Amino acid sequence: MAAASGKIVQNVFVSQCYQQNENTQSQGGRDYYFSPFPRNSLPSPLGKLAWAAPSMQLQLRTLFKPHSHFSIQTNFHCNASASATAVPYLDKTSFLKLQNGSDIRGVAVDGVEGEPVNITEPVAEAIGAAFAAWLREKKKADASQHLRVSIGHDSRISAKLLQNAISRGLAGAGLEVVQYGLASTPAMFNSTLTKDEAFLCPADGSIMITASHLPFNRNGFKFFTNAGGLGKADIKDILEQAADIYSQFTAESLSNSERKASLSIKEVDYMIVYTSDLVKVVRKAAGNIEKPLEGFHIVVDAGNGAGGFFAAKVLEPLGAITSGSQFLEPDGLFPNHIPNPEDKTAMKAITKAVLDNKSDLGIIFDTDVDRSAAVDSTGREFNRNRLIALMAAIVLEEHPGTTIVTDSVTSDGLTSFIEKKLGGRHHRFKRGYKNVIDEAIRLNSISEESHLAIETSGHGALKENHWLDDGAYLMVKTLNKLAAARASGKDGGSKVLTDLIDGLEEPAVAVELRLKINQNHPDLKGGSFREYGEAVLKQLENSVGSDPSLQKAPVNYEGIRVSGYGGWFLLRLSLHDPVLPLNIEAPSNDDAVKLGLTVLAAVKEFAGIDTSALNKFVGAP
Ligand SMILES: O=P(O)(O)OC[C@H]1O[C@H](O)[C@H](O)[C@@H](O)[C@@H]1O
Repeated sequence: MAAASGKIVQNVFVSQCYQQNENTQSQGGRDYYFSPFPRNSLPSPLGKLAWAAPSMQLQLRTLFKPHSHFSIQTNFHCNASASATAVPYLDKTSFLKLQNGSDIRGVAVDGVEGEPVNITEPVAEAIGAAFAAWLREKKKADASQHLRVSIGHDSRISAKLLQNAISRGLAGAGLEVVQYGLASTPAMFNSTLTKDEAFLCPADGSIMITASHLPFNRNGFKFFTNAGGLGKADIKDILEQAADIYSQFTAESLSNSERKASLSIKEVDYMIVYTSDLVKVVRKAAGNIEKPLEGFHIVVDAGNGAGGFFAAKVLEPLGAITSGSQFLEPDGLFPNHIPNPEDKTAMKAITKAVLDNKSDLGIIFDTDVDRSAAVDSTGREFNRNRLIALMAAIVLEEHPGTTIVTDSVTSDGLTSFIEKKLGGRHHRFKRGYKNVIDEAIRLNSISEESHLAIETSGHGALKENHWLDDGAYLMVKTLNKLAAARASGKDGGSKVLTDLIDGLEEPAVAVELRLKINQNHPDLKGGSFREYGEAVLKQLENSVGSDPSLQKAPVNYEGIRVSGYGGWFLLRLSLHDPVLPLNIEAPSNDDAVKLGLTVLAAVKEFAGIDTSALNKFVGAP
């Protein structure tokens, strides 16, 4: 990559939220009203010290109705700053509550009833400083050694404030900070691998500011080194350190960090590097043709997240026509649909775009582009089991016999497709993208070859791509197939992809019902929802054991998976929430109801479980 194309700006001032001198700003045809008021001008009865930094709070009032799944009021405060006049007391437990598996997630925008802000600017700054300490330890770097961290964000309205706050924490700890602005999660990991000083790469560590598909008021952080994404234990460690750092914040230290940060923060347009790498992969697969997708019409739906780049920076340089693409402009209020390929409305939107535009293929991403799905020219979706089948077919052509690791809610039809039709092995593991990726890495380490770890959620990671779950890279693999077919004279548009999943058996009925555990119910007797959920699962296991028409799955890594009535069900504990998700697949509605009734019989003895969704499904009162 030519050095000239790298945009590096030094000395970025990091205390402002957007443009503080403007009172209104028009974006995408709607108006936002910014009512800045200094954070240090209000009294602070609860906080232990006054916030002295001269930055602004941003109040955002919107004139349009955001997407209906968000139950919101009309006034939001960009970031954290409901309590921005002070740094309120926060104990270690409050920090640890921000852990969500291997990510940090919380509320960053005020204004949604019952959801107080818990990722404030000082919290983000403390997390930045804690990551700096963690990284020094990990890289065994002493204070004199130069470490560099890249930071990017998705389209959320709190992104810039959090980017600046976390940058202050890192820079205050003496690290070099490189801000990428709008970026994708996979690009951030990539920046730890790229070797190009013109773009200040490689980064020793990287941070993506995102809360994936969650509502607009949430935000969070994902962390990477060149060894991949940080795991649960690392996140806990960082949050514990952040709590200690936070407890030592003083007005003086916060304003010092702001001054120090303004000296050491740089900006780079790294997405140039990331997207040109994707373009190169497709060109190579087609035999080094400059425009291997010439004549293909491919529409992209970025759901107003960070994935809009894919149309102009990947597809168009490859020669594809992208007219009819939608929701490419970043808009952190996600007014059109949830940016989530698991969401039915989102899939309907991209399917409609494909059919309306008579295009060859549709591609849809989640907010931070680590997940994706596609739609063929007839409107058939490649998501969930079908996306896994498609990727398995592609990977097994390249690596015959390899093991495909998936999450636990995959179908029986997928297993027989992978094993009987494709000649691979299906290793159905647990839910959670990090779980499937780590399991694939573990299998390789014990000499079982695996090249693909993929979830029904649309997270998919390939060994050839450093085990990074990259929605854009998954789509590049499908583009390779289109381009290679065209290069070899076959011209059937997306049929080349549809044909790859020919023979995949699909159930007539497939449902997921999420049974909530009421954590405050007396039946929990003060115990945790996890213990309660485990007791429910045990009860179900016992009842299944005494029913001859049901068979427990011989190998199963989470929850209770049972076959019967020509189908199956899986009841398990959610990875994060006080919820027991129930997946049922069956050849008919009657069979699905029979499976549902089995679960209901066991679960209804537990008064702390909300079975209303299941009652409705089986037609019980
Ligand atoms: O266990 P659940 O509530 O279904 O959530 C499980 C999902 O949680 C997050 O969204 C992770 O990113 C996914 O990898 C995972 O599959």
